[in-house]
Amino acid sequence: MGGVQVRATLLQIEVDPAETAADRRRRAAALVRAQAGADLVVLPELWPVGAFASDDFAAGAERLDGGPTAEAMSAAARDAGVWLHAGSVVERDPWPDGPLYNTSLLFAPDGTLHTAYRKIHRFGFDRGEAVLMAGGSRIVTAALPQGVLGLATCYDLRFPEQFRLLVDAGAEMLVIPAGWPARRLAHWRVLLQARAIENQVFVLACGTAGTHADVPQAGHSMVIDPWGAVLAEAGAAEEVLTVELDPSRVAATRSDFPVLRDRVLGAPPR
Ligand SMILES: NC(=O)CCC(=O)C(=O)O
Repeated sequence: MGGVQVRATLLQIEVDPAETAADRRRRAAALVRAQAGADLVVLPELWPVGAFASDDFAAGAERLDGGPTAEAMSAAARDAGVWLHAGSVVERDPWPDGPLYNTSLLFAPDGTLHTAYRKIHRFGFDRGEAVLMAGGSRIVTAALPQGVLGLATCYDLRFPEQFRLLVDAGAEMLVIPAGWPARRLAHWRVLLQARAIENQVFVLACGTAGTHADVPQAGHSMVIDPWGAVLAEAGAAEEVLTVELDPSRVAATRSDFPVLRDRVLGAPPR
């Protein structure tokens, strides 16, 4: 039996070093405003600077309270009247000389910052984000009227234990902004489907298009249902991907095929 439909739109924006962050912010804000009528709009990881543009992280760092991306996305969410997962920004906290974090921002339809999530797993091994940023330590969910979101970012995708904790915290839709490289597109697709299947959740994963810091981006933003079926998938170029999803599919899938009930290792007490 079908329930209320949720309209979700992923904005797979191109990150091009020839465009300034200010211009890209204006363009992203206009794209968000054009989505009035959607329930949830999602942007990718670190789209103001570029997820691999680590030389620009310090100069592009922002505060969550009054920073240029937070201000622009708050206004755009309010004008469109949508829940906006604004992807992530380079956050510096405390301002002006604290550590950097890769922080995702979720705005409510009235423009207030509802939830922030600091990426837990930092990518780069001994370089880039892994050495320039501090990691978050909190599992973050957000209860929306349309369902409970579980927040994770890009490289987190490779750590399934984080997603189990999100499911234990009630997540029904995983929202994963990313700046995933084209050369590992095959991993992206398999890992996203695996996270959806093993946790019986919707996955909404929004990547970037274009090439920055000499790293061609995969694009291929995806929306996957709790059975692992791909509901929508973008190509490699900039694209607006809209899908209608039925949140009641989470409970229905878990009841029809109750694998989560059979967990033995690390399962919460029943
Ligand atoms: N921005 C990232 O976290 C990139 C992750 C990545 O390239 C990978 O896991 O592969």
